[in-house]
Amino acid sequence: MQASNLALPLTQPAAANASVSQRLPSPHLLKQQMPLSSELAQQVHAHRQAVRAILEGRDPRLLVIVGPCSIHDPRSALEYADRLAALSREVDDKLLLVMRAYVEKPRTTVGWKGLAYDPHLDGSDDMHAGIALSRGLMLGMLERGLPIATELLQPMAAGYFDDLLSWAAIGARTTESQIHREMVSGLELPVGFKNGTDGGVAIATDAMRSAAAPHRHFGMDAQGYPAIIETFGNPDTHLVLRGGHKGPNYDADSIALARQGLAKAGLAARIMVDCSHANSGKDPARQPAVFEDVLNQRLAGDTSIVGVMLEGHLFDGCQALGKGALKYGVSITDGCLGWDSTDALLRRAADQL
Ligand SMILES: O=C[C@H](O)[C@H](O)COP(=O)(O)O
Ligand SMILES: C=C(OP(=O)(O)O)C(=O)O
Repeated sequence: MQASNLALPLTQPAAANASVSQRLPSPHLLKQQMPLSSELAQQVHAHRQAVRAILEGRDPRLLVIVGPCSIHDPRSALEYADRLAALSREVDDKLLLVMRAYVEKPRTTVGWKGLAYDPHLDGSDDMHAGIALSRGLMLGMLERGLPIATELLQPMAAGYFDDLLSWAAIGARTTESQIHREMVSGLELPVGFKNGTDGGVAIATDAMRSAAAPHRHFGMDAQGYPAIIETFGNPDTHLVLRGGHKGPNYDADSIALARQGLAKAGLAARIMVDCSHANSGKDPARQPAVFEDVLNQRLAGDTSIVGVMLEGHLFDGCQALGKGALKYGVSITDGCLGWDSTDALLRRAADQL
């Protein structure tokens, strides 16, 4: 590269089709500005340990990852958190409820990419505000006593939130990515790998084996500098069945097949079923039937089923973004199960377990 190119200002495109950039705070700086108190850090530690105990079969409770497909409105997200925290206090002898605090959305092609990317919901992509708003909301959920979960999509963004999470997902579209597997290898929290969008489990079992191993990879350190990151392997991973292009994979035969895949890969039989996505055909009204089927398998003695995932919001369904005023408490990504149905479903499950 010539010296004249090196001197270009950061926001200046080098050519008509080149990209422009804007600096963001380093993860360390954002964490300093929006710190996790030592009390809440202890809470997160205890919740991570509780998730690990469920994965290892030392805690007989069912792990339930539940909440909005995506968070777009701080007020409705915190109202959801209030309700979930109150329910959790009533059912926590049977269920460990973890709130979905999803602020990054993977898209099949294009679409709104989540609160961390576009917090003003207008395509302005104010990620600076997005990461701060997301972290602030996550802290608010922790203050309500809830463990939280998210999908870690952009490895460079993970450092803004990783201290707050008790569980993370690697999504169906990124489970095959070496970059995500390397990132998980360095995370000190339990992580679920979704099966690939084809519905097969081999990509996820490869991912778990890769993430369990140590790696050295290109990355960004906490101060925001390019760095060689050395990781030590994450033993706390598991499979998440979410269905695929050919249909659902939550039935007993599919789960037996998944168990075989895990055994063949030398991995522990730890399975979570995502009742949404291809397991519900993206019809949120089908989530309770999927949940109940999976619960019955567990009640019939299938201890490999350690958890379930539900996409729920305050109200049923979803709405399109950019088509006028938004309805309060309704998802702007995938359709969700409303609170009343979610509450009833989880209470029934707690009674049955
Ligand atoms: O969970 C959310 C969606 O299923 C995922 O982000 C893909 O969405 P899309 O197919 O609408 O882009
Ligand atoms: C995007 C999600 O899931 P998947 O990766 O299974 O599509 C999600 O859980 O929000």
